[in-house]
Amino acid sequence: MELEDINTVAVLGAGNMGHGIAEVVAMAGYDVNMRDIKDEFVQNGYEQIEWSLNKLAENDQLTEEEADAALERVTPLVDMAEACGDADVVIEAVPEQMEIKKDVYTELEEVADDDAIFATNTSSLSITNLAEFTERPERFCGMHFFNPPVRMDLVEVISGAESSEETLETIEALAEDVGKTPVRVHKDSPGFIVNRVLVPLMNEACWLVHDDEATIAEVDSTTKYGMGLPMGSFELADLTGIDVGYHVLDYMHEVLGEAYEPSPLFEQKVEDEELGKKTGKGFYDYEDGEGAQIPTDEQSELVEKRLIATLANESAKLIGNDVAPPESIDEATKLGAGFPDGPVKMADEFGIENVLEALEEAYEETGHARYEPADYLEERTEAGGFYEQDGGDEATEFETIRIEYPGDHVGHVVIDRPHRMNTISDDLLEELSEAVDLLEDDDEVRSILLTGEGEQAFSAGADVQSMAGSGADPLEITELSKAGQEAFGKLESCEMPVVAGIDGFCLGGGMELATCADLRVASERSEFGQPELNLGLIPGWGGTQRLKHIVGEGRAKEIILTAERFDAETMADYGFVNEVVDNDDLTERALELATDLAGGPPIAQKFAKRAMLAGRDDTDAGLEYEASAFGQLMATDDLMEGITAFMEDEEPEFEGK
Ligand SMILES: C/C=C/C(=O)SCCNC(=O)CCNC(=O)[C@H](O)C(C)(C)COP(=O)(O)OP(=O)(O)OC[C@H]1O[C@@H](n2cnc3c(N)ncnc32)[C@H](O)[C@@H]1OP(=O)(O)O
Repeated sequence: MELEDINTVAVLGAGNMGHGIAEVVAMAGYDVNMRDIKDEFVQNGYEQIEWSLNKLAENDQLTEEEADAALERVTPLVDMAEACGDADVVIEAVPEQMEIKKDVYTELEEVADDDAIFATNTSSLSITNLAEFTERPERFCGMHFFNPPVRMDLVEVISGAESSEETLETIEALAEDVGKTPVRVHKDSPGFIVNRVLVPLMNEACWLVHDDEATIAEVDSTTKYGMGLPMGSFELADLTGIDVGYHVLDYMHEVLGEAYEPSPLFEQKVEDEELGKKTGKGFYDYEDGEGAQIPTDEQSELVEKRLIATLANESAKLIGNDVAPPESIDEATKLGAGFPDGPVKMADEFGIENVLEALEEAYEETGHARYEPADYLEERTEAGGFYEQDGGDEATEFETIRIEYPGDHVGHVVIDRPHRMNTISDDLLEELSEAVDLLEDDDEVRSILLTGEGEQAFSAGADVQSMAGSGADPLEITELSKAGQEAFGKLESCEMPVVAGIDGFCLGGGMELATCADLRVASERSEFGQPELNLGLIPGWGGTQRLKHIVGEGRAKEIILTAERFDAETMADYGFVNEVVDNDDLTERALELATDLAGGPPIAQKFAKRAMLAGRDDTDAGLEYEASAFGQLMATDDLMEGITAFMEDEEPEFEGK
């Protein structure tokens, strides 16, 4: 079966994951039969979908018509034959118990079409074992969505022992068609990718505290502010449910052995039924205490070393056993767990030899199997890292941005941290600065287009988490401010025209960055603001100086001192946004503008920009520059070309000479 053959998708289970998956699939235009065992369960799921679609419409992520149409495509059902009889794909999301799943598949086999594909959303059970409950193991695979499906981009597509390539490709195509990013898990291995990395991380955090090597505060301070993960290891366990993590770990322990022995602290929490946020208490107390209050300044080198070693060792086992290659592990973990960098990349940055040393040291000290280095880790240590280290003379590789060349002399810089609202880290500042140099040196590029990946944000500003992680050292933060001022200044004084295409949030440092473009086009749904004062800060990447040149001092003060959010139309009235366009037209219009500017006379553009910048605070200097530039332009071929084309009523072709 191919993607084109899929019209109806049945989702079994209307719980949290089931109704979320049904919503996502219906939004993509498929007819969805959502089935559960009781009418009240399916009705409840249906109401949740309705609520969520309304929220998306309220936030302009869907039109009301699209939301209504998606809801209409969902049919809540209890009868298995009615739900699955004509389904091309059945996605099972029933409770994670083998017996329940076995009954469901037995009943399903009796009514489903012979050609239908079955996909399970299990996060912890074996795909191969589940496939055995059906008569179609080749048309069976894992399709693991993340919670909540409507927001999380990742879908792990897992091969069971007998899944056919055609089945896997069709399910990957379906995942893509419903707007998700599929990552292939080549072998059915406990925890697949994301849980396989995260659950041992939580377990290691528990071991460190149990063995009195660190406190919960130290572990979480290190995880969140030292390693820059989206939350502390204990905070994460509390949020996902300690029992859920424990259940996956227990299964890994059973299948993969002693390296996955749960820490007594982990076990104790489950026994005490202190399961995290959902029970009001876990590693933190959410009812009588203040919840997860994580200090920024209790980072520990030992904790960092052990946690990175754990992530690296798990990654090595996945790669070495052909479950997934490094790129897939990194991509899945970034999309599914919001890691700023994947664990393989983190290990390489930490130094794979340091990872090996940390594991060997801990193994010698404790003798515990979890520290036994994976063979593949040892192998790669000899090669110098997980990723190929050849360096060579390949094109510059960026991590936080990417450069595209859409043609017509446009260099398109995309801020590529959608999982973190395209927030700006110090790495991003460095890469942006490098990208501007690269594009300026490239004779083929004559204008720059700057956008943010995804529809949520151009950029939500500085990554406040990593900023807090610098231990609030005033000197370090001053350096960060200067680094941002310089990187953005480079864009501002860049010799070619720069267009910012703004879609979504454009806040704080994101707005300071957009301020440095020459022209700004924004989608209707975009929101702007300098919210720094709400954080007890001030704009630190040029905002107190540059914004006033665009909107005037009065408006700049209003924007900065109120710290409010402003819609795109208001920012157009204030003169910040040059053009507001329909949400769907943003990319095309921004590129069109960048292309038009790329067709302009490069030398005159450069001189015009320089003159305007030179005259900002000193009109006389600006006028002086203008006069001299005006004179120099007389000797350019571009001037001849411009005048000739004008006289002959043709389009000029400027060459920048
Ligand atoms: C020198 C420069 C200084 C600065 O730039 S200071 C920073 C200025 N920027 C801000 O203050 C914006 C802070 N962010 C927000 O106000 C909100 O967020 C938004 C309005 C952008 C979006 O709100 P919503 O749609 O409700 O989403 P959500 O759950 O708040 O955010 C989604 C995820 O994005 C992370 N995030 C957003 N902005 C930042 C940021 N600036 N630094 C670090 N993380 C950020 C959140 O924490 C969360 O993450 P999770 O999903 O893991 O909970």
